[in-house]
Amino acid sequence: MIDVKNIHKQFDRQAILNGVSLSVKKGSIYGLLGSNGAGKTTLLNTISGVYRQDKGNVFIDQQPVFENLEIKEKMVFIPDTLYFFPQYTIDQTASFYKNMYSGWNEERYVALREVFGIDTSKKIHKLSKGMQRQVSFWLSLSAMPDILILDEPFDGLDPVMRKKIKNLLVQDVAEREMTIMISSHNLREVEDLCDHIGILHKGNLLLEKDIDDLKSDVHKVQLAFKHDTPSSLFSSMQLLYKEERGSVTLAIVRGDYDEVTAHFQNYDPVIYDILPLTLEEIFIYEMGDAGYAIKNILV
Ligand SMILES: Nc1ncnc2c1ncn2[C@@H]1O[C@H](COP(=O)(O)OP(=O)(O)OP(=O)(O)O)[C@@H](O)[C@H]1O
Repeated sequence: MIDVKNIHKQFDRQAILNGVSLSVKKGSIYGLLGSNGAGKTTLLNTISGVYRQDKGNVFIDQQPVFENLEIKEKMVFIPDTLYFFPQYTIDQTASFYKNMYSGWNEERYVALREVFGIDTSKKIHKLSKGMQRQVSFWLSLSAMPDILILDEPFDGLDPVMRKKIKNLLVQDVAEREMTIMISSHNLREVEDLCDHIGILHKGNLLLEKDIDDLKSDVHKVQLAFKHDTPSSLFSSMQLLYKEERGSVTLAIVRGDYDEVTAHFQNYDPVIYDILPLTLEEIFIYEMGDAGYAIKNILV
């Protein structure tokens, strides 16, 4: 659905994006992670056709995005800094959206009043920052976009509202295969939502992964033996990390769950546990040296 091919973008002769390529499948939720200044906003602006790339291509449904009205009608971008027309009420802004987006669903707009509970005759610029964010989701979801691009979308929302909005997003993905791209500098904030994660660092995509694959492929094991730890214990394993805690060895290995278990059981350990790994740990250990670079992004 979204195909980004070798995008380059400069500002003031400084390279901000250095050949970024990624793809997002229809009906999936892609989390774009990166520290401050990594280029996330620039990339999202380019994907949504606000910026024109210097080099490379952005395709949505095989069509170039820039100045493509047909595509833009199917896509909503909620930027990190919101903009609303001064003096407009929620209802007046909804009328504007209605004219802009052919998929506008009035019933949904009315139904979502229950969720957000904000008086629609209120002028948006007089609402609190968090309430303005709620309005941006309210209007965007009522426009029934095929693609929703979200730049740091949960800033300023309280935990209850975050949860409600995440539920609405997941519902749209499940029911009508909406595709979402969401940027954040905090993995924990988006890990329950995304099925794919990409990490952007200094204008380069360091890695792109399917979350289920990641979780099923990397394991933290705790082992102890009656006598010395066998020297060949990890020789045929993809070992990502190892630590000795007294007589207990803690290791992070990559491989199929059953094969990993069978391998270690062969050595007849007195203690053998497979412990849950957080996504954050997986990223750090998977990335090896680059893990240090992304550590700050993830915490
Ligand atoms: N319009 C612009 N003109 C000049 N430089 C810009 C412009 N927009 C972004 N930049 C520069 O591009 C770099 C990347 O900025 P960008 O906003 O894309 O990063 P980000 O990953 O979204 O960061 P943050 O998490 O802080 O929002 C920064 O160095 C920024 O100063």
